[in-house]
Amino acid sequence: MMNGLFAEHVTVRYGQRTVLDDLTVGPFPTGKVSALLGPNGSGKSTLLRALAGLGEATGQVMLGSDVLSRMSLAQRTRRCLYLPQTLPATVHLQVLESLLAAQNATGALPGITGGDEIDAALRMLDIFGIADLAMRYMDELSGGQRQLVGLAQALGRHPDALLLDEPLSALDLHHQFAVMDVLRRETERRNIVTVMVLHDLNIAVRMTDYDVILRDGKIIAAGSPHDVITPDTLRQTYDIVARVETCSRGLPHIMVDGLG
Ligand SMILES: Nc1ncnc2c1ncn2[C@@H]1O[C@H](COP(=O)(O)OP(=O)(O)OP(=O)(O)O)[C@@H](O)[C@H]1O
Repeated sequence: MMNGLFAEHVTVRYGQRTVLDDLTVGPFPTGKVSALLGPNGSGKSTLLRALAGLGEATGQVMLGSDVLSRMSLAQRTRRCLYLPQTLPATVHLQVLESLLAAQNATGALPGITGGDEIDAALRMLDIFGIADLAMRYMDELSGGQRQLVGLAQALGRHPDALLLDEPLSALDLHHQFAVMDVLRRETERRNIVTVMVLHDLNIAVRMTDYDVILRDGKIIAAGSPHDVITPDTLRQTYDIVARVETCSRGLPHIMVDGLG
């Protein structure tokens, strides 16, 4: 049915400044995890927000054959869930309640009723390894714990596309890998589109399937990590001299030799 998320002729201006100029990107494939890469200020968050329908953007965004950019924001948000870089100010709500509130905001989910909602929320916390936080208060959690709860809330709303802005930024090494594992597994199992803004190129090269590198609002490369993350594109985008080596287990690894 669906063959990915893509955007055509997207233009975003902040005042007089054009940050994205007639950009066409995608499709970000279904069942796969994609990454938006690029230096600070290159337009990653702006593009992610434009895909989500937030802010003033012109152009067309499609999810399969559905034109998201013609839907109301409420309809669109239901299909396409955006998780911002900084989570909203925390409220004095227990973690489990916050998940239930997020689920309710989405409306009834197919096959989930009454007590099942609580089971579903607990299962989601369990998936992210934070079942023990269920009764804790949101405003008493650490930054990383809040980020994990945010991800559990997002997945718990069963969107068709998940748009995540730096979802690993507050997480320790263990949780970065654990979250990538969960996102890969759930994205494939549900056959949804997941697009995330990432800074860690080693995570991108190892654990994403489709990457887009931006610089100054332009696409430098798009495709599989193997094709996109190369010494040449890294020099062009980040002004660094870097190699893509293969580690003793045969996995790709980026070595930075210095500034370009
Ligand atoms: N609300 C805003 N008003 C004006 N300019 C903005 C606004 N948000 C972003 N910009 C500008 O747009 C450009 C792209 O910003 P964006 O946040 O999309 O970059 P990014 O690639 O996500 O950066 P980072 O990696 O630092 O988060 C930057 O030059 C930034 O200064």
